[in-house]
Amino acid sequence: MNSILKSVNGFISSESAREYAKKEFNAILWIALITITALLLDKVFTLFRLWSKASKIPGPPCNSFFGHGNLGSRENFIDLLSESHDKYGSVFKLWLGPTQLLVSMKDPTLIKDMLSKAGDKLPCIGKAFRLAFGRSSLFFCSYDQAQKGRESLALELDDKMLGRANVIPKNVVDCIMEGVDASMSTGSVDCKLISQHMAFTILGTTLFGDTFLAWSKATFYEELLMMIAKDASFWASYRFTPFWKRGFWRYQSLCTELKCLTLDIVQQCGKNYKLFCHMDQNSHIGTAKVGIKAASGAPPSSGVEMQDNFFYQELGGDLIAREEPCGNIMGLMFHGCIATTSLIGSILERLVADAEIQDKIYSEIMKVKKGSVREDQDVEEMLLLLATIYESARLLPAGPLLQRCSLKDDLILKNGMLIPAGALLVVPAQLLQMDGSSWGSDASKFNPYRFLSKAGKGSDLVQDTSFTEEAADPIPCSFVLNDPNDDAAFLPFGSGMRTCVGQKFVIRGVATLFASLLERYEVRLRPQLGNDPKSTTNPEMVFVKRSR
Ligand code: HEM
Repeated sequence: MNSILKSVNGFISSESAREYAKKEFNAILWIALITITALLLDKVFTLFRLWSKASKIPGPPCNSFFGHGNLGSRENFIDLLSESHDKYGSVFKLWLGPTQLLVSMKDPTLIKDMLSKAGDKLPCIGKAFRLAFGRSSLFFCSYDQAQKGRESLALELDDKMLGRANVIPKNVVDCIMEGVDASMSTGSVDCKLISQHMAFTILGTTLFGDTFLAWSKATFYEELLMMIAKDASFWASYRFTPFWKRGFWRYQSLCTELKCLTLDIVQQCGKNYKLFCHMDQNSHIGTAKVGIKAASGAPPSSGVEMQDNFFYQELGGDLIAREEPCGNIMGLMFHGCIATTSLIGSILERLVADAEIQDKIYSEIMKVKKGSVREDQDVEEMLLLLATIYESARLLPAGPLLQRCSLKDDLILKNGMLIPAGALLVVPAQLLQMDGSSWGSDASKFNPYRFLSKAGKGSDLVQDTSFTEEAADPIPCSFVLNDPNDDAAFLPFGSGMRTCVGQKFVIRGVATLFASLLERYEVRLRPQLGNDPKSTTNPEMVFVKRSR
């Protein structure tokens, strides 16, 4: 009897337990259904909100839910932007997908306004850096996360390095010149290779000190960095990281090798801290101590200033744990080398094409040298040289497009136009810097004099013709160099919240390098290729030693 009662009770309790479980399961299903519906509704609502906000921005009609479809290759894309600007005005939109809105701008004043308000980059932009070098604070897409790293680096480059007598120490310039001599033993130099080597040496010695010059693996590091640079945007262009592709793993092993080499040079800096001190000839004590710390493993006797030192944080590996050790340094070597190579190459090409300007710059260098008691190059006085650097940067910006985004908030431009949060904002810098309405009828010509004006008359630009007979006195004292950043259409280094942190440093550094180069050599096209550098995309050059 007892056992019957027990089994009845058991049956009832298992029946109610099952009933209870069923109810629980149904409740969970309902909650899941409601959550998914809410999420979907939110997505649909966001989509409609984006469409309604974007509807006021002009642009070609879009017949597909999936956007304007295939936008073609990079060159075609720039042509497409140019044509669309002609048709729809200085701001227009394109749909890259149902939720991917691209807004292109060509009006310099609106661009300046936008660049000073939109501080973020699209997440996919930082992907190339992240895939290659791991997380790094400098190249984060969110401005809030990148801000501290930017400020720290700017302090290091602008306040400390520019404060030194030589932005690029004399021994580094001498080492580069030895490289030029060695290359010339083969008869001529390849413009791209020599520019790359110069850029690499400038950046390497800036980040790692003199140790870099004696580092046996420097050549391999340069080759590796360039191999990574060639493929970086290809692998970053995949929406989902292509773990299934063998090529991707080959690329990853190159990146790992680069990381090992970076750690190796950092250790060498530690061992050779005395050499590393060259970065500290005046007030730059922080970096020297980094070397000591890296060598001994013990924290340097620091002040508050030390804790904020960019190189200290980076080399000491004290950045937030989520970041790759040396991620910032590898990112800087990558960006700095590619952009500086392009600038040096552009200057060399302009100089071989315009022998007259080259001669005038030479006269200017000699004139400044004669009047100066300083041993180093007094590049601040070499106005034509600096103007040539700006003009070369204008004619060949490092990238054809500047990209920005405001991830959280909508953006309201000066003209009242609203750009929805998350839209990809692009500035076709190459088009803007060649635009006749900003640069005049000779916009596509090389004319460094456009950056010079008569003192006291800001708008009274110098015309090169007024100097043709005065090779001995290329730029009279009454002329001043205009600040190119005053011109909203000058964007080789970007502008506003995410402007290039290395701009001042690189201009001074490249000027120092060219002052020494042109003082010793005359740069000419290799004779058999004729006198037209446009005849080849990468001209062979000869560096002819000047007789002094
Ligand atoms: C000729 C050489 C260079 C050119 C043409 C160049 C150009 C640029 C441009 C166009 C940007 C994006 C700016 C924007 O979105 O508004 C940028 C960003 C940056 N540049 Fe350069 N750059 C050069 C060299 C350097 C060097 C030598 C350094 C440092 C050693 C450097 C550090 C940076 C950093 C850290 C950023 C990222 C800023 C950010 O995303 O917040 N650059 N550069």
